Amino acid sequence: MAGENGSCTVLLQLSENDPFFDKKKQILQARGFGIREQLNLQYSSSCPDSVAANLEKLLQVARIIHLDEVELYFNDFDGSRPVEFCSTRNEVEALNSILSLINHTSLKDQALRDAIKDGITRQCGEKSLVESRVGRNYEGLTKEYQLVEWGVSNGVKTSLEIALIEGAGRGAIAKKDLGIGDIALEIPVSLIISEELVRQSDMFKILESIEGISVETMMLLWSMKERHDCNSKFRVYLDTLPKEFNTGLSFGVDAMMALDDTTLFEEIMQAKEHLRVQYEELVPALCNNNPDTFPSEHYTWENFLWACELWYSNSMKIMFADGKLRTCLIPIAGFLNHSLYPHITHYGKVDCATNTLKFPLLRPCLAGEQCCLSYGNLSSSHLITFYGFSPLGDNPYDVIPIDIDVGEADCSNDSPWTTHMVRGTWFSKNHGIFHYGLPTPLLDYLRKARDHMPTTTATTKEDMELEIEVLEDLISTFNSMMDNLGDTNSDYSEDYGSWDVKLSVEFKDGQKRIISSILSSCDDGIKLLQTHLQKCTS
Ligand SMILES: C[S@@+](CC[C@H](N)C(=O)[O-])C[C@H]1O[C@@H](n2cnc3c(N)ncnc32)[C@H](O)[C@@H]1O
Repeated sequence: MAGENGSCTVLLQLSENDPFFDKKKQILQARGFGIREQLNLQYSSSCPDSVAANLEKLLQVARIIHLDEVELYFNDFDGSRPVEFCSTRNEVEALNSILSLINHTSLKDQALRDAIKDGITRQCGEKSLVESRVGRNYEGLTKEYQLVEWGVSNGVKTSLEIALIEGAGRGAIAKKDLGIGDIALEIPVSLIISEELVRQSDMFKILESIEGISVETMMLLWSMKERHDCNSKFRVYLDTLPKEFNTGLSFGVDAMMALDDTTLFEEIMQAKEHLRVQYEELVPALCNNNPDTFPSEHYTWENFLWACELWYSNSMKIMFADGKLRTCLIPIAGFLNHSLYPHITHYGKVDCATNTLKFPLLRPCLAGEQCCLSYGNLSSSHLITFYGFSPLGDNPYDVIPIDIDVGEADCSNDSPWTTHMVRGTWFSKNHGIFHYGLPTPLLDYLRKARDHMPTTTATTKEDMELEIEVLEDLISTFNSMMDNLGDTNSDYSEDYGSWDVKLSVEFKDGQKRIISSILSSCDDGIKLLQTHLQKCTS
């Protein structure tokens, strides 16, 4: 909305559908903001102070609105202190949301826009280096080029080209410098593989009569047959799909043994068991009763697993013009790899005006740089199980869920957290007394179990002694977790050549690194408390 003297108002709003609505509302209110915050922006006329003031005001609210579960759990938002930088993801999302709001106003404040864009570029500048190890090789990508040509002749617009990326198979790199807001890729809805195709196929009549079958399972069964159909409309796309996917669901015995006593072992076992049961209950009977539509040679367990891996690792959830969310395969977009510092995160909604799916950039991507998506805020264990890789860099979503037994004690408190978790304490900014780099909801839960809630202002001798007990309990829990993970992975060193054992060993090393950071933080915390205790007593 435009105002006098080039000023304007923008509206920042916390959605009522936000899964953390109450928590975020509380954080906003503690800082004097409402869930609908209308902010008046003065035209800054390039005055740096005024630009910074406008931006800070907007960022305060936008950061809170864009917090995710892990950020809410691991950051302290106590008191009325302004919310500072929480994570690169949060900062880039917040800045982009502000830019998009301002772009919808008539505010002619280029200085403010430039400051936002600079902020985004600064956030991601050093992070891009993590990705810069990518090697490029343009040979042997004939099928991929044919797919892009087919796409372009059917309405795809792209500023990306397909290349081989070291350690990640194929990926997409920018053909030219792309800026914030540029559309890297645009795919017409007619090229998206969605449930419409199974509905139009002859197998639909049979499948819809099966009680409780989901459209996702129907799509999976459709893709198992379509893969072998020479006349498929999507032949050029199907020809680019790997023969093997190499996700956690295909881990061999050695890799599973290397994972013993990790959460990933459980995750893979459960996922595979679930799929096996689903296959046995559904597929053999389907083939026996309808051999023409479901030829048994296409519907083996191996082919079923291949289709599951295809859909888990390559599908995207898309909101169509009718407002329905559908799980889809998207030719060409399926070449985009995942990054912890993605260029693209908002790609899930069909643009009704063009009937296309657009992939706009949140941050710049220079010519020749790999352009990455976010597959979601996923832990390495999820990424290994369903995608078959562990991302480069420190993953803030690598959390270890913990189930701490505090006996009979009543730990119910006002905390919105019913489950607890830890992650590498190197992510924490607060290693001081009462924090120790550990998550406050977990510490509070353990304190509550001891009927102890210290305040940061009163640090009595009893407070300190109970804090030491809490940290000692954590040390005992994490020491046994560390012991269970074993000493060394040298047993597997000869097997490092195999992709799955390598992933297992890397995962286990990552878990040990997290646990060891927690143990050191607890040790440091105890030392800190003992020093304070000595001061108290003397
Ligand atoms: C949607 S596909 C992306 C294209 C894929 N690289 C290919 O060659 O077909 C997802 C798969 O790409 C690989 N991938 C994606 N992001 C990756 C990353 N950051 N590091 C390593 N592999 C990655 C994994 O194999 C994953 O299952």
